[in-house]
Amino acid sequence: MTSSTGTKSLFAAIVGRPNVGKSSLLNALIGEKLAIVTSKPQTTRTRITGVLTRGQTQFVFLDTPGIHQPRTKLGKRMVKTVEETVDDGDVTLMVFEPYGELTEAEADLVREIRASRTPAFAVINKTDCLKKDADLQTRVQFLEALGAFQKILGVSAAKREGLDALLDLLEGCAAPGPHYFPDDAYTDLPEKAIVAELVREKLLLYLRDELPHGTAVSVERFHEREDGGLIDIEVTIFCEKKSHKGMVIGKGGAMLKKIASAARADCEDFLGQRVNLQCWVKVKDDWRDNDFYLNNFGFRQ
Ligand SMILES: Nc1nc2c(ncn2[C@@H]2O[C@H](COP(=O)(O)OP(=O)(O)OP(=O)(O)O)[C@@H](O)[C@H]2O)c(=O)[nH]1
Repeated sequence: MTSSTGTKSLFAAIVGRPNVGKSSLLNALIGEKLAIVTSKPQTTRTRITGVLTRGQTQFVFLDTPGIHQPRTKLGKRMVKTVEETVDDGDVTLMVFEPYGELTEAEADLVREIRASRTPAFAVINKTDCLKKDADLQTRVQFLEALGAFQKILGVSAAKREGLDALLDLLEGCAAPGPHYFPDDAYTDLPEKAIVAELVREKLLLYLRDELPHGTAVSVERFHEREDGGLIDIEVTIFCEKKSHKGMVIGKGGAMLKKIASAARADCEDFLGQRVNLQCWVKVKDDWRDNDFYLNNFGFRQ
């Protein structure tokens, strides 16, 4: 904890339905590839903390899984994580698409925000996709009518537009107090957890349909060689069915090789060192509905 006079800090929970761009917004705000981003909904499974220190103010962002109607125990834990994160934050940022009706899960969350004492802002993301400028105002009016948000603003996480205005707004809510992380930190996640997420991102990118949602990644070994030149990492990819294991490995091991080599490149970028990455695939039947495995993989109860 850094304590000095004049410092301020703020915890902001980023919530919203799957695929609205919460992780993209977090990455754009802190300027690092921290939360994995894919075009598939429900990419983020746990809460991810991103840290940004700007001048005297430290912003701590809590990214969350997309809110949805859960079908598995994993899904239920994901939704619970969102509710807890809203309670933990000083401010809630609820992210919306620029068009479309609210989903049932979104409407429920808006109701919770309205009832909670935590101030909330609505962030309309993907403004680069607006068909005409006036559509932003229409969306602002639609969200204003919900009566839950103190302020509504548009951003494009992809084009990094509107972010300074969002940070200025948040700065106004920051309370005098110490910084909770070193000023050059950008996350509280351990390196191993980020490596596991980078591998999972590749599963989401290369495997089709529902299959990647039934996978979990666990880093079994993370060892930096003494000469400092290389990090040996061993990762196990767990799938729910034997047939899925075959698909992850692919013909002659081709798919696993593609996943591992793309993940290795990202790990090297992130760790700033050469990486020797070994990936293994194992089957754990229906782990998403098994409390023992969920605890083992580190999903919050
Ligand atoms: N055009 C456009 N696309 C965006 C923007 N922000 C995010 N996206 C895309 O939207 C998709 C979802 O982005 P994510 O950041 O993974 O969304 P998320 O809300 O974290 O998703 P979950 O983890 O499923 O809850 C990706 O394909 C992004 O590239 C934006 O500002 N503009």
